[in-house]
Amino acid sequence: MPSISVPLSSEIVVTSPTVGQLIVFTGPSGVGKGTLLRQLLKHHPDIQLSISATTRQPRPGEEHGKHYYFVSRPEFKAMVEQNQLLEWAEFAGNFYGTPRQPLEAMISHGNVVILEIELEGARQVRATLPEAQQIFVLPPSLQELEDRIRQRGQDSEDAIAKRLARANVEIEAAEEFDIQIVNDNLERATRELEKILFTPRALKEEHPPSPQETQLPT
Ligand SMILES: Nc1ncnc2c1ncn2[C@@H]1O[C@H](COP(=O)(O)OP(=O)(O)OP(=O)(O)O)[C@@H](O)[C@H]1O
Ligand SMILES: Nc1nc2c(ncn2[C@@H]2O[C@H](COP(=O)(O)O)[C@@H](O)[C@H]2O)c(=O)[nH]1
Repeated sequence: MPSISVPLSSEIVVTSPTVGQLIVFTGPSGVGKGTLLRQLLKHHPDIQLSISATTRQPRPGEEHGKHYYFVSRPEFKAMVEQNQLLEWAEFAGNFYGTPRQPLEAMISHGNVVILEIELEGARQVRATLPEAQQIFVLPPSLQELEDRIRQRGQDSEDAIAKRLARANVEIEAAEEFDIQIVNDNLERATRELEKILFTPRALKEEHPPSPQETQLPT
């Protein structure tokens, strides 16, 4: 386990996550998963993000090997057939998957690793690695989710429609996850995420979040 220095929250002082080395971070497209993780990594650069393979086209600014491994459909199919992916799923018309080997290497080196993946992949990881901690990020409302996807300005109308349709299904599954975070205010939600990762599990169970914190959006 790496030594990771003190988090933002003034109430909690610990030196490393105590809840396991693999963290699955899920939630509907546009809810702010990537944004939250970028905030988290500013304070905890030792935490590793798994780099997924995808058949989606790169967005402006996205780099092969940094944001994703951008592969063709035949290449993705070969990865699946060769059992190179820990999990994979089709999402909004493209395929996404977690390369197994780099993940295993990061974990064997004692790193804390986060998978930012959609619902079906998260379910696959839960089945194969039930010890992984599973976190679901909720939007404050469906309207805010749509506003965020549109404001990001990266997706076609067709892609937005597919992502929003899928969001309804994903949000209904939020309670399958160990923990739900509402990404309302970015700073507050980042602090909450940090607290979850750096608080001993027993303490969380003694002090579950209030119903208001976990309320599903309408
Ligand atoms: N708390 C917040 N308040 C307002 N806007 C936010 C907040 N968090 C993220 N955003 C904005 O919402 C948009 C979507 O965020 P982001 O790309 O991080 O979502 P995502 O969940 O990673 O999406 P995807 O799953 O499609 O990759 C971005 O424009 C981001 O700046
Ligand atoms: N099952 C998996 N889902 C993944 C993986 N990498 C990313 N994702 C999820 O896909 C959607 C869309 O991502 P985008 O970058 O096209 O907006 C989003 O929910 C990601 O979390 C993966 O390896 N496996």
